[in-house]
Amino acid sequence: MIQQIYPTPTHDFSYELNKDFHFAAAHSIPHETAGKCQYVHGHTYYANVTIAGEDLNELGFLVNFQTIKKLLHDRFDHGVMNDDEFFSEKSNEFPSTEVVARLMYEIIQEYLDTTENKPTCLQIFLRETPTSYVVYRPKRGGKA
Ligand SMILES: Nc1nc2c(c(=O)[nH]1)N=C([C@H](O)[C@H](O)COP(=O)(O)OP(=O)(O)OP(=O)(O)O)CN2
Ligand SMILES: [Zn+2]
Repeated sequence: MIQQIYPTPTHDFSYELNKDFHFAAAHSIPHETAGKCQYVHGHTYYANVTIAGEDLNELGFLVNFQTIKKLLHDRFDHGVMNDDEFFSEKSNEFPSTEVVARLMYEIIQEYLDTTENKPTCLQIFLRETPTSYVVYRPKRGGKA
């Protein structure tokens, strides 16, 4: 939810940036034990992406806020999660909030790795309903 207080990852980086955005998408969890979630239904997802680093780029940005939104919003908004290339190619992965949060991290970090100042995505907060959300934090292998 935009303007809510998010859980904070601990880190020692000098800069931390957060980007909020929301998108509408449909999904299903196509497994017989998923109850009503096995049927296609929709959500307005609220996401918060946390990125940190030591170095800024030539614009004085850790990363452009607009790029973060574009990479994720353009991919998922008004789509069916199950039809996304990631889920189409992997029959053993379903678009749960947990897996979508991890996928969002992977999309963002892949982009950040191409930038000159190479910031790090520390956390994805993904709210699926007013009462349900997931926080994904990648393992950082002991880095700051
Ligand atoms: N660990 C997870 N559990 C569930 C997921 C999920 O992604 N990860 N997803 C669902 C459903 O997709 C559903 O959309 C959300 O479930 P729920 O929180 O039960 O939604 P409600 O609005 O019905 O919640 P109430 O608090 O009971 O109103 C289910 N589980
Ligand atoms: Zn759902």
